[in-house]
Amino acid sequence: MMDAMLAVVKRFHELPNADKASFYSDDARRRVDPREIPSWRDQVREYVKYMIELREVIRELLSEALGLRRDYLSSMECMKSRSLACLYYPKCPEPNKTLGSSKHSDVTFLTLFMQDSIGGLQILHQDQWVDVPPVRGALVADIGDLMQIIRNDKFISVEHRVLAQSVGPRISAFICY
Ligand SMILES: O=C(O)CCC(=O)C(=O)O
Ligand SMILES: [Fe+2]
Repeated sequence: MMDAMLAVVKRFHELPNADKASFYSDDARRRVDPREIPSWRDQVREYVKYMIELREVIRELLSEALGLRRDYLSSMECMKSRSLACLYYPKCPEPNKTLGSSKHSDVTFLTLFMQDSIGGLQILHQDQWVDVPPVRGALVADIGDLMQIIRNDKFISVEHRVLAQSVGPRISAFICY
């Protein structure tokens, strides 16, 4: 399922510009509904279905980790809304002069990432950049700023970045709650 999802993301980004033009916008708030892209529908529906199941499990685990009732985070409607990002990083001729994505933390409760086999995702841990190596079939769960704020720093939102690379393209997709 994850390989199929990454494959549709790659295929979409590699369509001729004319085929993608109707999805472009200067408005950063513009969202594309996956139903607008017929070739995506099945894979995206399947992927989102699993990500929602996983959200339920993670929400319970995080509630328990906080010493609270299992349904605590769901009852406060934490992680209710979601958005999906499907990214394509072209290969870079001079990777040491730039970054794929600069240092940031996510303004979310939780982000569930998947990346292809190219790698490049890093997290900042004790002032050191640490690789998050791609593991086929594995997702990365990242606590975001909102979760850190509502739990008074019991969970910490992790700063991360993506290196630019001379191999590529690199494909990643993530769902944010
Ligand atoms: O592409 C990735 O693996 C991560 C991208 C990212 O962290 C972001 O866009 O917030
Ligand atoms: Fe991020």
